[in-house]
Amino acid sequence: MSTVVDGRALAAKLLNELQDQIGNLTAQGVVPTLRIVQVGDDPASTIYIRNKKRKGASLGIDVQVVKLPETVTQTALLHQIETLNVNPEVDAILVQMPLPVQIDAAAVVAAIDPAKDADGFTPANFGRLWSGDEGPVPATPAGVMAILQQYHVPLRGQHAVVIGRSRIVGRPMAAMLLQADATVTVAHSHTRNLAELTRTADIIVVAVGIPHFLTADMVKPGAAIIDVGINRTAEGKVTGDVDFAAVEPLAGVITPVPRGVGPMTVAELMIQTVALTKARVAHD
Ligand SMILES: Nc1nc(=O)c2c([nH]1)NC[C@@H]1CN(c3ccc(C(=O)N[C@@H](CCC(=O)O)C(=O)O)cc3)C=[N+]21
Repeated sequence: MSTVVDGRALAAKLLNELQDQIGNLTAQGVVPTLRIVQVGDDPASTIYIRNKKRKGASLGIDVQVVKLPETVTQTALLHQIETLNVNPEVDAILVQMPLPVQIDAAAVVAAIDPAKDADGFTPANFGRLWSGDEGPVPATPAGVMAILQQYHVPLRGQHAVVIGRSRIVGRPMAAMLLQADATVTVAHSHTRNLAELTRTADIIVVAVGIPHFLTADMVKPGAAIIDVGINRTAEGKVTGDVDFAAVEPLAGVITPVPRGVGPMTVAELMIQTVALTKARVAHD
C-alpha cells in the first residue's frame, strides 16, 4: 500500500515555520517584497500567480503582479526588469513562464539581478546549483526535495530517474538529487527504452506535461513517484503525468495532482523570497 503525499499539509507546516522569520523582518520595518512579471493572459499562469499572491498575502509578504501585454517588445520587458532590479523596495523578482514567442526567454531570465532571482533561473544561480554552492534555487524541485525529506525517502546511492529536462524542473531537479548523492538519470524525448530505466528507479520524477505518461509497467514496486505534471483536461480539471489509479497501488510514496507538488512550489517560492529579503537586509 502506498503513502499518498499531502502537499497542502506539508506546505502549511513549512510556512508555519517561516512565519517567525517574517515576523522578525516586519518588526524591523521590512516587508518581504516579491514582484511577479506576467506577460499576456495564459489562464494557467493566472491561476498559479493567483495562488502565489494569496499565499503571500496570508503570510504578510507583499506579492504584486506587474502585468504586460502579450505583444510587449523584448526591449520594454527588459526595461521593466531593470526598474525592478534597481528598486530598493523589491527583494525578489519572478518572470512567469511561458513567455510569448517574440521574447527570448533566456535573455529575459539573464537580465534579472541574481540577488533578486526568486526562481533561481539566472545563469549565475544555475551555475551555483550545479557547483553545489549556496544560492536561490527553483521552487518546484526544491518542493520535491522537501517532500522526499519529509517522507523519509532515502536518496544516497539510490537510483533517481528524472523524466524531462526543462530549465524550470528537470535540470535543477537532477542537480539537487545529485547534490543529495543519488545516482541520477535524466530521461527526455530522445531516450530509448525508457521503461527499462524507470523499472530500476527507486525515485521517479515526472515533468513532461503528458497525462498518464507514467504507467504501472514502468514502475518498480515500492518506488517513490513524484508527479510534477499539471495538465488541464477539456473540463478544466488538473491531472498529472502519472496514471495515478494504476501506479498508486505499486508505489512506496506518491504525490497526487492537485495537492502534491503544486502547493509545495508556492511554499518554496515564499521561503525563497524571505531568504532573499534577509540577505538584502544583512547586506544593507
Ligand atoms: N517563472 C516561473 N516560475 C515558476 O515556478 C513557474 C512558472 N514560471 N511557470 C509555471 C510553473 C508551474 N507552477 C505552479 C505553481 C503553482 C501550482 C499550484 O498551485 N498547483 C495546485 C493546483 C492549482 C490549479 O488549480 O491548477 C496543485 O497542484 O494543487 C502549480 C504549478 C509554477 N511555475
